[in-house]
Amino acid sequence: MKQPIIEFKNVVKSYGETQVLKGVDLEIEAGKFYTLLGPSGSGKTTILRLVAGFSSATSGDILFEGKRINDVPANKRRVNTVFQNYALFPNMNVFENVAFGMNLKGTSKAKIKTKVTQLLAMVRLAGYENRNIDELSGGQQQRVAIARALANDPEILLLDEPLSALDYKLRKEMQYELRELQKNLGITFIFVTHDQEEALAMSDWIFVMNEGKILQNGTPVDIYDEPINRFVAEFIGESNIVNGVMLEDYLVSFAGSTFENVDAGMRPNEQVDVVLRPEDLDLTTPENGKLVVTIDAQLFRGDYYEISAHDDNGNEWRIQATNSAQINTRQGLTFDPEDIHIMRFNESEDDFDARLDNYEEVGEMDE
Ligand SMILES: Nc1ncnc2c1ncn2[C@@H]1O[C@H](COP(=O)(O)OP(=O)(O)OP(=O)(O)O)[C@@H](O)[C@H]1O
Repeated sequence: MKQPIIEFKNVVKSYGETQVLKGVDLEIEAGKFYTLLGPSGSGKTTILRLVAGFSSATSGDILFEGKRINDVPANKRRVNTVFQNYALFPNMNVFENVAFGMNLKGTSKAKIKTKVTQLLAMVRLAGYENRNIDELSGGQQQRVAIARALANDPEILLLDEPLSALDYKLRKEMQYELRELQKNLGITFIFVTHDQEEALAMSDWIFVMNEGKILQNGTPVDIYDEPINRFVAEFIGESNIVNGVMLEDYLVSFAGSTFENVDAGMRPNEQVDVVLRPEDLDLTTPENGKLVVTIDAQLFRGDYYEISAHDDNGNEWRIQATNSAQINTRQGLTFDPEDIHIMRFNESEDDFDARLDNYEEVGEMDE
């Protein structure tokens, strides 16, 4: 890996007795789109504030390109923030808002004009220079806030739930726009959200947080396909999670039957959580199914049927099926060995990564 642009080493942040960050380690590479994803209160904003220099770590090191910046003040960091409420100046027009920082620094009038014009074009607001802030839609205000944050050429743009005030359609549009903007600018974005769909859609890399800790980090596909534990599996998309036992390598038992799978390296008869994603399940005849379930309910979702069912061991199953099923009928459930995801209890991220590496090597040898 290249020298990270930002590194946290065992960073703790406490308010009084309460630790809101409990020893966070993270590495951010330049030029990528990172997302901090987690429920309210998990510490996402606290991390952004530490990167920006708005608050200081209780212990641990924060590095910028390898140099410790714990004591570097916010205005000396090449970082800028877009806040949830945009924090625009209501008494200034669009041009003045974007020009604000450059005016403070005493940049020449001609340079400011060129820069503001360029930035407004970039966020698709050319021609809006003289508009008042209260004459703009939420999405347009958001774009002004982004243009203003980019005005002093930050190397890192921090975005704290910047889309949460927008309606669904505008939010989707802005997701595309932000992603494009990041690619075109080539600077590092650190984006905060509690919306897993948004995180999966936009990010190169996601940090999943809960209670002041990073539980897992990886690409959206890694995190979706191989959640490290029950919390991540439930937080990222819908999952079926049932109790199971790894009988031996590549053999797991759950819901009263035994199945071949692709996981190895656990203790014989180790208790585990088994995750099966609804979209990896399908229905067939009871004779052809790996498990037999009884259909409880069904919703038509446009491109699939969302079906609730239960098996004879009392496990509930959520299935995204291509065909509809009759309520109260018995149906077979099918899935592939590689769609069975095994989660150990309290596994550390390092052990989890080692196990996946091992599995990938075994997979390669088999081919
Ligand atoms: N100045 C403060 N004094 C005391 N506690 C604080 C302070 N700032 C934040 N906290 C606490 O730190 C924890 C983490 O807060 P943080 O804002 O980082 O969470 P978050 O994941 O960004 O949540 P949200 O999505 O709600 O913004 C919360 O429990 C919060 O109450």
